[in-house]
Amino acid sequence: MSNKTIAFIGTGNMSYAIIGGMVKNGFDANSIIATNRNPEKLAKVEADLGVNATSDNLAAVKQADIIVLSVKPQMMAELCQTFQDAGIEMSSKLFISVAAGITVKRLREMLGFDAKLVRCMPNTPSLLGKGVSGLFSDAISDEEKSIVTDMFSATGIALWLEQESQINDIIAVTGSSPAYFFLFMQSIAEKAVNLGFSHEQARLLVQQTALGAAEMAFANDDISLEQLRANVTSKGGTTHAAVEYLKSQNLQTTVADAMDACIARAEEMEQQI
Ligand SMILES: NC(=O)C1=CN([C@@H]2O[C@H](COP(=O)(O)OP(=O)(O)OC[C@H]3O[C@@H](n4cnc5c(N)ncnc54)[C@H](O)[C@@H]3O)[C@@H](O)[C@H]2O)C=CC1
Ligand SMILES: O=C(O)[C@@H]1CCC=N1
Repeated sequence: MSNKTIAFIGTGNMSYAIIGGMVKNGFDANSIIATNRNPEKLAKVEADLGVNATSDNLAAVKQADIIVLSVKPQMMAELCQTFQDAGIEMSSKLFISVAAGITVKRLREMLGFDAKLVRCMPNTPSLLGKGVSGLFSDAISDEEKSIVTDMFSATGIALWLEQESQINDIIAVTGSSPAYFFLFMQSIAEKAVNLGFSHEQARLLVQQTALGAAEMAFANDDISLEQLRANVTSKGGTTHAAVEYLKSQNLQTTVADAMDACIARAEEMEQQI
């Protein structure tokens, strides 16, 4: 592990998950600073994860070697301006932005100099070490790349991308997609309640089945997803009836269209922010 000091600026849902994954997988909590302007969130991150928590962004940035920018995209410009206004020497620091919809070029404009910068697109299962992080940089050293790889490998799979535009693609594939799975699970659970199961039972049944299906895919990664689905589907049976209905409602096209909407929104944000 690196001996760098890492500051997370704006530690909300996403950075909490990244820090949690890092700390559980061997990163020293003492080398991590988490900031938030919300005292309750700060207290939680400190109590749960044992990192140094502060509301003082500028002190954190001054102290850190690596700065993870993790406020909402719409708040990024205002945040970066405060670093500039404080006249902090930032040229030797490595910045990592997890924000959707802000390009490297725009982030450098916000920071006001030609910063060493990585764009990262993580997802919230990082907290359990089961995340995926897409990474892109146009200019960092091999040593810095290796440190960033270590950070995000501690939270799951770290995948370096060749083109910046692939960050928008991976938002659709992994950054936003936990929400698609949760929506699917929610739909099954709501119907289960409708059928007479209690809320607790419905939740338990759906999460166990989702976990089982994901673990089946992992345990049989030589078998196509289509085949795994076919293995549940008896000819003329019940699953067949359900799957044929989903297909008749264009589930696959709907999912593809949803992912296109996700990418289009990221591109639109790149124009607006
Ligand atoms: N939530 C997710 O699944 C993912 C989020 N992202 C990106 O992560 C970033 C953060 O998203 P979330 O964690 O979901 O949002 P969030 O709202 O949970 O976290 C942002 C936190 O920043 C704090 N904050 C805002 N301005 C601040 C300031 N000036 N100084 C200190 N703290 C400040 C807020 O109090 C908030 O707790 C976004 O840019 C988003 O695009 C990327 C991938 C996945
Ligand atoms: O919804 C968003 O914009 C962020 C980026 C990926 C997941 N959450």
